Amino acid sequence: MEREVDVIVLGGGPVGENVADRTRAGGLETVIVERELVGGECSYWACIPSKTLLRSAAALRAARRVSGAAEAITGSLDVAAVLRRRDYWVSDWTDTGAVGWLDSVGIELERGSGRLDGPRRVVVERSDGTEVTLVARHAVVVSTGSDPVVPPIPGLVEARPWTSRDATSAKDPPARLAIIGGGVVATEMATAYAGFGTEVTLLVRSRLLGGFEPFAGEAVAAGLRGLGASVRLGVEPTKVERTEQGEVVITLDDESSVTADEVLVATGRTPRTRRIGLDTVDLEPGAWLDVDETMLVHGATGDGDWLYATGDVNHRALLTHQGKYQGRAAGDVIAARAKGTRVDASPWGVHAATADHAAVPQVVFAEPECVAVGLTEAAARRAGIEVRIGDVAMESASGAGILADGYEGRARLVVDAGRGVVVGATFVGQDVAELLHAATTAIVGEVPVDRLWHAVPAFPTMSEVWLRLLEDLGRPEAAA
Ligand SMILES: Cc1cc2nc3c(=O)[nH]c(=O)nc-3n(C[C@H](O)[C@H](O)[C@H](O)COP(=O)(O)OP(=O)(O)OC[C@H]3O[C@@H](n4cnc5c(N)ncnc54)[C@H](O)[C@@H]3O)c2cc1C
Ligand SMILES: NC(=O)c1ccc[n+]([C@@H]2O[C@H](COP(=O)([O-])OP(=O)(O)OC[C@H]3O[C@@H](n4cnc5c(N)ncnc54)[C@H](O)[C@@H]3O)[C@@H](O)[C@H]2O)c1
Repeated sequence: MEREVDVIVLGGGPVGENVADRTRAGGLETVIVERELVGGECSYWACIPSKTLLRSAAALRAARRVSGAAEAITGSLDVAAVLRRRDYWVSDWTDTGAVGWLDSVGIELERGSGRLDGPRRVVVERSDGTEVTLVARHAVVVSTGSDPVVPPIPGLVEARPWTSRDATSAKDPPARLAIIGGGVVATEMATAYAGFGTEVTLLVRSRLLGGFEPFAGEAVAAGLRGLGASVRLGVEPTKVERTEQGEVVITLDDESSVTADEVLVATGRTPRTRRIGLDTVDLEPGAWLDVDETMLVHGATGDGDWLYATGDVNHRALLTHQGKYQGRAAGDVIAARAKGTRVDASPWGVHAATADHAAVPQVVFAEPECVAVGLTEAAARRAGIEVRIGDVAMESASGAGILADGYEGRARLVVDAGRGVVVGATFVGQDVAELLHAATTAIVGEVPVDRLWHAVPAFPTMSEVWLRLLEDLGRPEAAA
């Protein structure tokens, strides 16, 4: 069977859903092809379950840090209740709600595995074994996401390691968990499982949270140790073995070994592009999809602008919110190109995902929270920017001390001295996540640092750290 539609979105994760929402809002008949659950990795095995697994212990720690509330705590974390709350938030791994939303806005769902079959053509193998070929009048958008990388460490695959899916969907925390990697998944899952009382060992080849300011990783190493986790920096596994007793033994390059009940591999992602027919349009199977600012894939065969890639699969920023932002730009540009209306792909134009380069916000929900947007000091210097740094302790804001007794944290602003604007910000400490958006707004809006002195943070909130940062940078002189 073969049928024509306006737009085919391959992959119904959070990003594919957003693309489809914009193309159908633009009046285009849109079909999402999804082989598992509408909502994708984020909803069922990534963002949502990981954050719900983290939240209860974080709330308990927060209460313990406030004298008066701490005395009221008489019990410990109810792990079974945490897992039940996680199950609720992932809808017990069913997508009835998400499918209901597709129906309500008029997006069609084709349930099955899709692959390209030449320009504009997608073959869908349905779960019942039948096949349908969809032909796109205007566009095909690949939003198939990414899979975890399992590095070629001898014995690792045979030892049946956990990946992020196992860690976020576990029914019963293991007594001992070793984690290979020092990035976002590793630090968040170490925080979650240490909170459950699991004996966590983190095996990190360099430092924690490599893409962040160095003080972020240092704070998380200290925070995790404070939760009882062992953080081993500068080690690499050389061999992994699952014993007959079911334990996992990980041998390290310093000849020591770690024994655990499970080992979680958290060493980055690989694109889900191996079996989606990229070879039929002259692209390389298994590669990240290289796109322009409107998410149009470079180098695909076929007439006209027809192949787009959004979300993890284009490797611009492996984050749900950033992929959804790309999805809005791509969906709108597809509709504009279909109708022949004006396309604005200039920097910060409605159809360009400019923020992917300038202002990608990220919140790491570890102990403590680490949040950042834009450039680190080192990245700004590498980019040739003349840098001024504002650096203060979070507790310099009275709001921090009121939030938690003995509050400790740190904040940094990276300023482009030439342009007089903020190009990067990092905050580390309890409950700093909500501070981030002000920094994102300052960067995207290119608000002059001198003008920020007129953005008065309320007393006594944590936002007063902005004032402390400005004071550290120095009060401006009156204009001549
Ligand atoms: C443990 C963990 C925690 C995370 N936490 C956060 C967080 O807190 N905040 C954040 O912003 N990001 C977080 N991320 C990253 C986030 O999950 C991803 O950036 C996001 O899921 C990407 O969305 P996507 O739609 O591109 O891909 P996905 O969510 O992976 O969705 C892709 C969809 O495509 C479908 N698909 C693939 N191939 C085919 C095919 N051939 N045919 C049909 N369907 C197909 C898949 O079944 C899937 O539903 C986390 C990641 C992990 C691993
Ligand atoms: N809160 C959030 O925003 C959030 C949470 C989780 C994941 N994510 C996203 O998901 C993506 C995947 O996360 P991740 O933690 O898997 O990747 P990552 O890139 O953040 O970290 C990978 C880590 O693995 C290490 N590593 C890589 N290869 C290795 C090897 N062979 N041996 C030992 N260590 C090795 C790296 O040094 C690094 O510490 C990230 O891009 C992240 O942005 C976001």
